[in-house]
Amino acid sequence: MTSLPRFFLPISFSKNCEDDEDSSVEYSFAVEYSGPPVSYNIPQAVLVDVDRIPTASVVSMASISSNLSLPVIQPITKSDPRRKKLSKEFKLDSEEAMPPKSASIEFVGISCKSVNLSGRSGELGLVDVDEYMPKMLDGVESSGTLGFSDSHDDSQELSGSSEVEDLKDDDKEGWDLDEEELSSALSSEIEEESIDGSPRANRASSVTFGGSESSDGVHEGTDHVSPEILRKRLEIKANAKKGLCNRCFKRNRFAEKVVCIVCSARYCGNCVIRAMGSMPEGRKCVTCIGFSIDESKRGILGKCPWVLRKLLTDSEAKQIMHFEISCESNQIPPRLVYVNGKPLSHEELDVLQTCQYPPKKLKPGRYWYDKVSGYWGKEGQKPCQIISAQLSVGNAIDLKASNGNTNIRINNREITKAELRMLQWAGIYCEGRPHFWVSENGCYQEEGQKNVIISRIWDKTGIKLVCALLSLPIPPESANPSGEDVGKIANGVVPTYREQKTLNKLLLVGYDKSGTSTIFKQARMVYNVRFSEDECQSIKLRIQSSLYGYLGILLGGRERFEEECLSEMRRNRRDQPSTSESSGPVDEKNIYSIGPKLKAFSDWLLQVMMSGNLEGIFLGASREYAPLVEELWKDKALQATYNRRNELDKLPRLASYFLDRAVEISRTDYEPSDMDILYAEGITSSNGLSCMEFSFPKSTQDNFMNPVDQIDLSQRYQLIRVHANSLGENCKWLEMFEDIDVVLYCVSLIDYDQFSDDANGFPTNKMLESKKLFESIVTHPTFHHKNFLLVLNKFDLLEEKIKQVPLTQCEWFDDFNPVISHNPNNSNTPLAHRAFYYIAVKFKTLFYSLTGRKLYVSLVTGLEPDSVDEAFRYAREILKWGEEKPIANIQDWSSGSIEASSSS
Ligand SMILES: Nc1nc2c(ncn2[C@@H]2O[C@H](COP(=O)(O)OP(=O)(O)OP(=O)(O)O)[C@@H](O)[C@H]2O)c(=O)[nH]1
Ligand SMILES: [Mg+2]
Repeated sequence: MTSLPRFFLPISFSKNCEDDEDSSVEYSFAVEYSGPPVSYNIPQAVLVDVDRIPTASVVSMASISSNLSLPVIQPITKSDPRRKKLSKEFKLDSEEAMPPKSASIEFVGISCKSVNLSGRSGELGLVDVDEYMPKMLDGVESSGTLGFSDSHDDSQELSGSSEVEDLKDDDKEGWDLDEEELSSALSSEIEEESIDGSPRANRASSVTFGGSESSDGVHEGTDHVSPEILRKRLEIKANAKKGLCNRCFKRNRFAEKVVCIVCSARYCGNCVIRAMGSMPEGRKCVTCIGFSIDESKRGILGKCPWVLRKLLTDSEAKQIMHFEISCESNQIPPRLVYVNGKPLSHEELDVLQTCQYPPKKLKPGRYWYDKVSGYWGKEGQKPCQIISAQLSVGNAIDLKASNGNTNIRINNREITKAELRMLQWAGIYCEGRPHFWVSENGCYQEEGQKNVIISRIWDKTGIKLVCALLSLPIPPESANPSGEDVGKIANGVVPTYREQKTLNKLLLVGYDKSGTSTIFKQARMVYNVRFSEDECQSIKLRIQSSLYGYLGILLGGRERFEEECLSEMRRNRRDQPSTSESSGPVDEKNIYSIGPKLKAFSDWLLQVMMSGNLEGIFLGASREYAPLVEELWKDKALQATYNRRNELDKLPRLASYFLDRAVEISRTDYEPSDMDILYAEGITSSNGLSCMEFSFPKSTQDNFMNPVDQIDLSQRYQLIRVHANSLGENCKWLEMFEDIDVVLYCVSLIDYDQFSDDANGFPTNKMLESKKLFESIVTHPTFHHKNFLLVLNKFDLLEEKIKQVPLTQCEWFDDFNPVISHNPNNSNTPLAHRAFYYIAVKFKTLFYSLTGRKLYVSLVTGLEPDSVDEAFRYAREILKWGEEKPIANIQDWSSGSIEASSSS
């Protein structure tokens, strides 16, 4: 007597048998067959020793530890020449993925109960799940175990996909279904058996060994996808490569196609309407309607492609996109969103999505949520957003939710290193492994220190900027980070993890007055990152107070010149005995003398300057002083002093740019131009940190680029400028910049003859100080293996200075001895260029001795936009090269033999 598994029989036969069956066989698949002989080969069923069956059980997703990656087995599909390939893939996948003896099988979205397969021995691995699935569902309900007939070893079971095909060819007569029947059987069956009783959500199903997750815990790709759709996607993938339309199979690589959001089929403009019909659920093939979307396409929901726009009227296109976003089957299946280890219910997902500050771009995946503070992140990762607090979703948070290893807790979660740095930067005392309670508004207190609310984290100066640098979120209500130099941080929230990955970070740092803020501001202008009104206002006040500073310096100079003049006059008088000596008091006035009113203002201004409180007094009070400034500036005494400005040490070179327009600038209605902003001292940040995001506009160079070298112009970059003083002792705050991609170290080329006081008050050469800082940064452990671009700045000033002051003024450059080359190409290399190359080689050699790697160098004049643009494009190139190239032959860099080029 042959024993046939019930689902091996044709559906009709199975149905006929149903009436006669004893209800007690409900959980058995094997029934005795006593009818007439059948015309096809019947699979042999042997009794299986249950104890020898490898342990296989339905594994609930929730029970799988988040970091356990279990292999996935793809279903074997029907015999079809095109599907042979698929079977082979299955074999490979399985061989790689198959655990040695036992495996758990999960039917996602389908519940089965005690499915004991008694198939021909050793043939279970050959089961076409695609085809079994509907029939299995026919006879089973609720969850159960799928047993293996294990008389073969695993390798045998899974070996030879051709065997699969053979068997399937043999057997197909009895239970073959064509693709459409299969699809409809599958969908109707699954609809009936959906896990939560709703026919909508659970059509998609898959067989996995224990279910798999992508590394970030997100269920994407092939998980939870029906075998039907999976198969379709594979076929489609092959066509897509060839640029074929999936309906007319005509090839046109360049014509835009409309992509099905379920199976990824692509249709050309001629076929799309026929293939997708009226699109009641958006861009889906007619046969895909009702199926869940491919999660990787969630980002394009509602974005109407150009082809559809062309084919449809505006309102039709809008309506279809509306359906696409809002129809039920395109919504995230709640069971695929885990919060604190618990899959969400429909209600919980609703709560999450409709709260005031919902997670952005929510996708299926595993997340953690701190209900008290609203911190939200992906399991095992630092927080990526602060959402509404106190939502009733998911389980209680786990201590290790974000995989922190700092021994410091916030609301019972061990925080990550980045968060610890943020707290430290905010000045929060973190010694002694404290546990903090942080409320949704950022108030924090240490556990055990009841009722002592220290302050709000978000009120700390510079905290938002620090969060931006560390890619940590800030509260949604403080979305506008005005007053801090965060350029364009969308909605005040740092971009999502996926976006952060593609954001290249550049750090700009240098010794005092090397020109970092000038380069930063220049970059903002070149890459069109506009200054906000607040920033302009702050720069305006800065320019005005600097102007008073410059005036003060002039007035100090005026006093000195007046004094000198008077002494001269007195000396002259003494030397020339005058007949008029007795004729009354001598007029002691000279060209540098001013009237009593201006003298009073001048004395007061100098006093304020001496007290070092210039900014405090003048910020915002320019209205009162504007008339006096005007009178003062027009006074001939000040003009005479201004003419001798070169003799005033402390007056910066660029002071005359503003002093020339002293009257205009001191007016209340003064609006700084871009040039004024560039020439102004500093940026706007009080803490030495500034940050902006930008991308490169297409340049003419890009047009000529080899397609292989084409650069993604949509790539975003983050430029962070930090003042050396903000790096702390031993540059300890450099730790904050661990995810920097390129460090731009800025050096002022004219520092070689300048001095500043070191920490002990001794004058030291500024170039040597800059070298010292360079060494500290380059050897800092955080920057181990980072790319460095040396920005040799103020070349315009070097050109002037080198003619008057030899480079050898700096002891580090004492062997600069440019030889006159006999090479006609080199003979005209200007001295400034030679000095630049020489300095570049000095730094390159130093860098190599410290790191064994190549230092990139760029020649810059910070006041020239093209020059700054070129340096940043060079940084982009360095990033693109990725892996470091072998060190260039640094010996090529001799001062006399280097060809002119701005970058090396
Ligand atoms: N002529 C000329 N002046 C420059 C150049 N780069 C910067 N400067 C000027 O040099 C001075 C210092 O430049 P900053 O950009 O303020 O330098 P910094 O690195 O921000 O210095 P800190 O104020 O210490 O932070 C400013 O007066 C700038 O205008 C340049 O390439 N050419
Ligand atoms: Mg500056």
